[in-house]
Amino acid sequence: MSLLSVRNLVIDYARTRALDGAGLEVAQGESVGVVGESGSGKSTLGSAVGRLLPRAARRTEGEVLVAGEPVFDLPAARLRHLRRKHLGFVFQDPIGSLDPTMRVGDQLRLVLGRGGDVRFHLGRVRLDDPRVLRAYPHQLSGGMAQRVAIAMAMATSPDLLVADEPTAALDSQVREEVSDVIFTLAAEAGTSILWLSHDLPAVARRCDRVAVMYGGRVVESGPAAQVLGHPAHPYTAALARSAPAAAAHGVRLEPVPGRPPVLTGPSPGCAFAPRCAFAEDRCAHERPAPVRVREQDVLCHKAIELEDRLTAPIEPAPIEPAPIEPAPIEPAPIEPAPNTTEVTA
Ligand SMILES: Nc1ncnc2c1ncn2[C@@H]1O[C@H](COP(=O)(O)OP(=O)(O)OP(=O)(O)O)[C@@H](O)[C@H]1O
Ligand code: NI
Repeated sequence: MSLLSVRNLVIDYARTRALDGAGLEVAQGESVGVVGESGSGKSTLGSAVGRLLPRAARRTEGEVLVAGEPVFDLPAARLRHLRRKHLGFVFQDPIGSLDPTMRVGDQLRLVLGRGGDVRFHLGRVRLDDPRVLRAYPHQLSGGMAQRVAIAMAMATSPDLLVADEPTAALDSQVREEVSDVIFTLAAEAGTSILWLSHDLPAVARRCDRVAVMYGGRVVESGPAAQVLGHPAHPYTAALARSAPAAAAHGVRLEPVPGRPPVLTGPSPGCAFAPRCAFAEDRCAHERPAPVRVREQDVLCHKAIELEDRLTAPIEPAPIEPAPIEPAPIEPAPIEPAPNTTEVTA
């Protein structure tokens, strides 16, 4: 049985459909990277795991099971228990996720309860300076604050840690150290990780499996090396192709010309169709059903047909003879598109 099971999850904000039938399975002890452009629904999915969605959000369809427990249908007490003992969360803004009015040591003690060894837990996140205990969150660097947040999230050795871009706000050097801390602690505790990220190379290095989101659905999932090395969905292929350069410059991913959709209701077909080099008529009108390609689960009408044609980097090569002049390559925009503002980190 999966530790986490997300089934056909539909989440609506007032006018936006953030998840449009998302599905995902995470096994005990496994690390799963969730990737996709801004607005694809990663944070909404991550928050839904603990039913930590903003007030405006509504679960319209589907369910989330954590160790078999239906998160959206649990009585308050059971939900609290699940959050406290079985789930951990780490977010992008570490200082904001700590209580600004309380010393770090006191916050840790509150989480650990009586008998909890505060120094031990700080040591595990490689914070050995006792001054940290007396500090207020705003006196810490981003990297230190994130380590404190990790110590708190991992204190109970949860079954699942949801990490929503935990290193995105940190310097690149600190980023690796903080990622190391998370993955090492999780491996020791047998904790599964759901790692929401824009950083494809990092996900490829660290995660067992990858789930690629587009338009509020998981359009491809499978073993990391398979998904990123031999993508089965045209969107994954485009994303994988664009990743190294984009990630290196800290640019938000913009793999193919055009914008990701902002849905107001169910997508009538494949949400990627307008940007897809391989789209045909039905892609715009029929929602693709999941198909299995090699070790991947894919939502694409053309996945079987494209099986041997998609590689990373892809060549959506024209069948006609090569033109004399090289085709213009659309430059990736340096500025983020206007709809990339963080609504939730
Ligand atoms: N509190 C909110 N109120 C209204 N709409 C929201 C809210 N949070 C997210 N949305 C919308 O839901 C969709 C999914 O957003 P979400 O934050 O889950 O995506 P994301 O993949 O995490 O993006 P990013 O990479 O920018 O963090 C987007 O269209 C977003 O604008
Ligand atoms: Ni997000």
